[in-house]
Amino acid sequence: MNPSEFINLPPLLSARGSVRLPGSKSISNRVLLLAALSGGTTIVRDLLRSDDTDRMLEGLQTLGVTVESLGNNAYKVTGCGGDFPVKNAELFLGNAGTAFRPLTAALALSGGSYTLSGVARMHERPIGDLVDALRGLGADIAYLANDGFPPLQIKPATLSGAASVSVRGDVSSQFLTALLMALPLLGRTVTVEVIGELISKPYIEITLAMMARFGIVVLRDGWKSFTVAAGSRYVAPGEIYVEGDASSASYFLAAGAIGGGPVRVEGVGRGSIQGDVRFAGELAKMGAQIEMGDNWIEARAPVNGKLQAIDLDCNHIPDAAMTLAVAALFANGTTTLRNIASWRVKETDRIHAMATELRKVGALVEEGADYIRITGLSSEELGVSENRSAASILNPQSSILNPAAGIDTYDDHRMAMCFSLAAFGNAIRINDPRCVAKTFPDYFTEFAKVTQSVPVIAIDGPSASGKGTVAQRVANELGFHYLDSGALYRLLATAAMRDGVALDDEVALAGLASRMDIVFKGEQIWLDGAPVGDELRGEACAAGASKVAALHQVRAALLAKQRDFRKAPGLVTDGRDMGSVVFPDATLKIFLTASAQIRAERRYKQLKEKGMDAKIADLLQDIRARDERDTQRSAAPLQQYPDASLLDTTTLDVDQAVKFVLNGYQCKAP
Ligand SMILES: Nc1ncnc2c1ncn2[C@@H]1O[C@H](COP(=O)(O)OP(=O)(O)O)[C@@H](O)[C@H]1O
Ligand SMILES: Nc1ccn([C@H]2C[C@H](O)[C@@H](COP(=O)(O)OP(=O)(O)O)O2)c(=O)n1
Repeated sequence: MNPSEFINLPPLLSARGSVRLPGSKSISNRVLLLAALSGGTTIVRDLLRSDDTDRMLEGLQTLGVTVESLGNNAYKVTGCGGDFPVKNAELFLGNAGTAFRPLTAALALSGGSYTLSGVARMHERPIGDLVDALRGLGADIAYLANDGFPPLQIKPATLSGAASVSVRGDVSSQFLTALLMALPLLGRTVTVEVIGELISKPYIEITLAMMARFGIVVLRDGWKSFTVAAGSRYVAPGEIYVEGDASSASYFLAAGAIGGGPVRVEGVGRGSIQGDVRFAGELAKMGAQIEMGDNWIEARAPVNGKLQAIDLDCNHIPDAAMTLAVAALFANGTTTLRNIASWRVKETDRIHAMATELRKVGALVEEGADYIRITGLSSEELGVSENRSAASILNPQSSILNPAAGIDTYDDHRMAMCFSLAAFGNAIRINDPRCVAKTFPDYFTEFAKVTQSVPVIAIDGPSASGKGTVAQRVANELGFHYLDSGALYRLLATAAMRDGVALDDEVALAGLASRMDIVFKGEQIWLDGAPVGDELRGEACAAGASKVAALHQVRAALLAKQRDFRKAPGLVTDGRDMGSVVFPDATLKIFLTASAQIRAERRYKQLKEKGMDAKIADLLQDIRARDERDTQRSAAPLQQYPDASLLDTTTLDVDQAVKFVLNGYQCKAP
């Protein structure tokens, strides 16, 4: 993992489309182990390829199980009937709980010498209750570091004849899963008694369903006790399909609910054995419109467009509940998610991580031992003004306003995937996005396919070509926001002259650029609390702007300020590098130009109309000098990029130019 990496997500406007889900992690790792414990061969189709399943595959191969890739996520596993060929091995299982716990149980009952270890976080995740239960069956397991935690040493043991064994159910349901899957190796009747309330029950349902597919029926007394009868043997089912991952579905369904939809996920549906499909029902309680088929689920925004807060016991959807926490940002009112103590012993302490990062985007969050309470960012409730997000009002230290920070993901795939949804509020940076490889390596690519970012029309070109005039008219026609990026450089030049900062003092100018408080109110611009007059449009100011604009640090300091203008429903912006540097993903890029002579004439007319003094010859000279400086500088030079459409207005009037841009946008609009 490389925490210095990040992904910048643009602000999102809507979500629409469909996604084929990767295979379920829980099912994939169970199927692999059960296929290995069976006699005969199993063809596993639609297996998830991810860090966690790779750890299980490597583990099984180390133990001598033959696993053959058939391509297209299909594998042929030749089982060993519970007797692993390799009797001495060291297994490294990363942070894969779904590999670590079940392999611990299976190996403890299989008569070999093994060490099992993982990443540092795996060594902080409790396993004592499982080890105690296995010791109750006579297994020889030692802790190699701290009592109750991996790494573990397993030795061959004389197993006891105990008819029953107890295991705690209130820390992790994986302990019970691991025991149940290993018990058939004993070949005699054993009952597991569950102590304490069993959490995450749906995962036990998956375990029982998978064991049934491999020929073992577990007798049960509700959620209290489970019996594996003597003579139970795993039998390879021949061929088995892994369902899509229902937890992964939650991000796309939430995107549909927040971003309008419909968003359809394919690979899970009414027929699913995964508890997390019930996430869809909980999203419906927040107002989302849900439709379901046997193998698909579709989500749309509520009829009135606005999600409502809920108060929910999340025991049945522990993983997908994290998605509700981020969806709560966009709901009216305060959402409470209860009975989530297990979050604290997952990939990270998820309650704490979730609270910390939700606060960064401006939410009000209360965190308890086993609950989290989130108040959303509804802009209506907060009376948020056009160019200030709810996040910036609630928390001026928001990382979103500070591009050097961003959302931390704690090496937790679900944190990274959940927080992609926060981009429906604002542009967002997600640190270490590759942690999604644990369960969904292509997550961000798939997410981008079904989400549409806030559109940007970027108009770049030389001075007095008519960019500002055309951009404002287009913005009015479309009801979009407008950013005159040149004004920021002009404002910086004004502030520098006001404060006596030299126009080539890069460091001081960059500092000034970050401190400037700029407010656009219609035609009027305010700088540090005072209105700026016509001097901003004068050629002296423009020449100063052109000088400061050549400085790399100045441009970097103004980057985030410009990107902050990208707000729903869209932005039209003009300048020199709008389509190349500031909004490289702009929906439409225009390079607007005209001959230097015509531009000088236009500028002359414009200044005269403002009652300002000017001479065409001087203006032409200025324009040529500025063209030279803007095109020759090393920092974001003015040039027509290959993906920009050329609009030469030398012989066009304003209406014709506006029409050209609007037509171009109609062709490209999402
Ligand atoms: N075809 C045209 N397109 C845009 N502006 C034009 C056109 N013809 C004349 N103009 C005028 O040119 C002047 C300069 O335009 P402006 O938008 O300030 O340019 P820029 O932002 O590129 O410096 C404005 O007064 C505008 O009305
Ligand atoms: N995105 C931008 C916008 C303007 N600049 C620079 C280039 C210009 O010389 C100055 C002033 O820009 P502005 O667009 O206001 O100037 P014109 O109206 O085109 O004359 O700032 C830039 O470098 N990058």
